Amino acid sequence: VSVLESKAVIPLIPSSPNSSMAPRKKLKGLVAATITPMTPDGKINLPVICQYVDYLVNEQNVKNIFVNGTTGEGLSLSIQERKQLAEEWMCQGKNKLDHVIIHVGALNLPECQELARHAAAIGADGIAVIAPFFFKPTNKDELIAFMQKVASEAPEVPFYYYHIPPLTGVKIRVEELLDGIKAQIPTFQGVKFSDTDLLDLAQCIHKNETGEFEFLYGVDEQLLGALALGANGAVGSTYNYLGRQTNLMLQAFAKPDLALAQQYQFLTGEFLNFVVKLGFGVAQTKAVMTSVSGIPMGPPRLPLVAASSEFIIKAKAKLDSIVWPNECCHAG
Ligand SMILES: CC(=O)N[C@H](C=O)[C@@H](O)[C@H](O)[C@H](O)CO
Ligand SMILES: CC(=O)C(=O)O
Repeated sequence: VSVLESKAVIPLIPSSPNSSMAPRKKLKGLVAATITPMTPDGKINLPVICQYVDYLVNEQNVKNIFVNGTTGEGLSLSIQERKQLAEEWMCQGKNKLDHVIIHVGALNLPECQELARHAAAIGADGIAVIAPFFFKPTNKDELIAFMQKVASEAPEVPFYYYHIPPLTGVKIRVEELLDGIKAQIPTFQGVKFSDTDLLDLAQCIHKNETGEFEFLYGVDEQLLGALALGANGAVGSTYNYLGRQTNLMLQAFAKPDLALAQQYQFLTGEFLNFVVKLGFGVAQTKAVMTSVSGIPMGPPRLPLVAASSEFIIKAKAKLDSIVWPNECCHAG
């Protein structure tokens, strides 16, 4: 676990790209924001996670996960449930997954810290924190101070800020937040950027000349736009069931075959555009994943309510109707 042995000296050397830190394995490719499987009576369903890992790796070619985030209903789970889930994902993902990032954000600092210590103890490859969203930080200093208190509980674990202003209401621009952040949070590794403000994203990447930070984009329907600006990767809910196609988009972009990459983005977008009009959230993601993978994700937890059967039928039909590039010959 401890590839970052020399970490303790880093606080004194702000933003030193060539620090004595041992090279850490680089996060590559898509990151699935995991769903939390639940039983029909609303308890977390741990035994399903084993087949879920195999499905992501073998069927979707996705080897990184982001646990207990938005899609995982992390903020609707008890601390004990979050720990059990983190442990199960780490355990089942062993030797199969490349990166397991655990979201440890909560409304109160002691719980975030407890979860950060727990994530470190079980060997997580990264931790992430959303901005607290009841009493909100009003400026970058307050937000950094909060995150610093969490990150320092896991001093060897790469730390990501999870920027999701549509849900937290915390709109502090990331480009501003980055200034000097490494001096205060030595483990700062990057941002899971779940906002449509591509100007802010672009300025983050522009400032990240040395490439010391990673920017993982989190609005799946416009990932290609973020890639064009230099995003390093993506974290999202749709990579649970559209991971294979999105991987092909990444490949086409890297080639570069922009026209092919656009085709993939247009088609994943056609599906999302369709379901967004029907009402699309985590409850619907659970239902879509259940119908695509055959793995029972179960109902969401209140205040979310299960998707209607009408939604499930329509969403499935839409997905089945999409003809992906180079897949035409398999039809029928
Ligand atoms: C609000 C939300 O859940 N955002 C997810 C990640 O940040 C995305 O993966 C979306 O689910 C996806 O872009 C579909 O809208
Ligand atoms: C979508 C995402 O990244 C999350 O569920 O946290």
